[in-house]
Amino acid sequence: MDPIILATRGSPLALKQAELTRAHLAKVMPGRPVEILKIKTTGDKRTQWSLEKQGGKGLFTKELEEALLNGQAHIAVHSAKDLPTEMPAGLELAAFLPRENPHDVLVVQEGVAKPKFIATSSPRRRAQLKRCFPCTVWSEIRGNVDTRLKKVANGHEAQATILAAAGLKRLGIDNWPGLVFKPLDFRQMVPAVGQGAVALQTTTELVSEFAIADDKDTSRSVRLERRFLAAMGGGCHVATAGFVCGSKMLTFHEDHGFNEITLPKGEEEKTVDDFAASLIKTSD
Ligand SMILES: NCc1[nH]cc(CCC(=O)O)c1CC(=O)O
Repeated sequence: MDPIILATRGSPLALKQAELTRAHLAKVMPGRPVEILKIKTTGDKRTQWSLEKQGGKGLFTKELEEALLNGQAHIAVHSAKDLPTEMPAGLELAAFLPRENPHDVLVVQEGVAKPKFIATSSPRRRAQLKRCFPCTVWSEIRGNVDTRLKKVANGHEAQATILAAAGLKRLGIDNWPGLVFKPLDFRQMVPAVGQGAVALQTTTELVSEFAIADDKDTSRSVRLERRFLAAMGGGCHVATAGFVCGSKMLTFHEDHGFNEITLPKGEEEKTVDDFAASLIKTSD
C-alpha cells in the first residue's frame, strides 16, 4: 500500500508532533504505512529575523503547504497556533489531534520573584503579562524551546520567558537547572488561538480520507478560535488571544482587554462573529 507522507518542519517539537500524528494515524487507519518528510521553512532558515518586524504570515508553514500543492506530501503537520487563518486555494484543515495542555508557562530564573527583563517574541504574551509586570523591560527571543531555556538559564538575554505548556510537555521537559516553571492561569494569560493543538492540513481532494483522524472537541474549539482571529484580522503579530473551553470563549485583545463570552449551542459561530464585530465597532 502507498505510504501516507507527512510533511513537517525539522525542529525537535515539530518532529514530536509528526511522531504523534504517525501514532494517531496508525490507530485510526491501521495498516497504512506513514513516512515523515522533513522540510525547512523560512522561519527555520532565518533564525535571526525578528518575528515581530520581519515575521509576516506563514513563516513556519508556507513550504509545508507548497509540498501539499506540488504532490510531495499528503498531510502537512502544523502547530495550529502557527497556521495563518487564510489558507491557499486548494488546501484545507482535515483534522486536529486531541489538544494538549493549552496553558502558558512563565519560566523564571530561580530566586527571581519579579523579573525585570522578560524575553518573548509574542506581542500576545507581552501585552497580557504587562498587566502583572508593569515595570518590566521586554525584549525578543528566537530559537527552539531548549535554546530559549538555555538563554534564560545563562541569564545573558533575560531573567524570564514564556513558553507553551504543550511544547514543554511534548518535549518531555518539566524542569530545567536554575529555572522555575510557573503555569499561568487563563485570567493572567489567554492562550493563543490553536495553542496546544496539532492541525493536519491536506488538499481538498484528500480531506474526506483523513477526516477519520479528527478529534471533534479540539476541532470545534480551534475552528471557533480561528474564526475569532480571522474576524479580528489578526495573525501572530497582533496581540489577539482566544480560547474555547466548553460553552465559554475567553479572549484578549490589546485594545479591548480580557473578555469571557458564552457560546449558546447552535449559535456558536454567529456569537463569535457578532462579538468580534462589536469589538471592532468600539475601536472606530
Ligand atoms: N511559536 C512556536 C510554537 N508553536 C507552537 C508551540 C508550542 C506548542 C503548541 O502550542 O501547540 C510553540 C512554542 C511556544 O510557544 O512555546
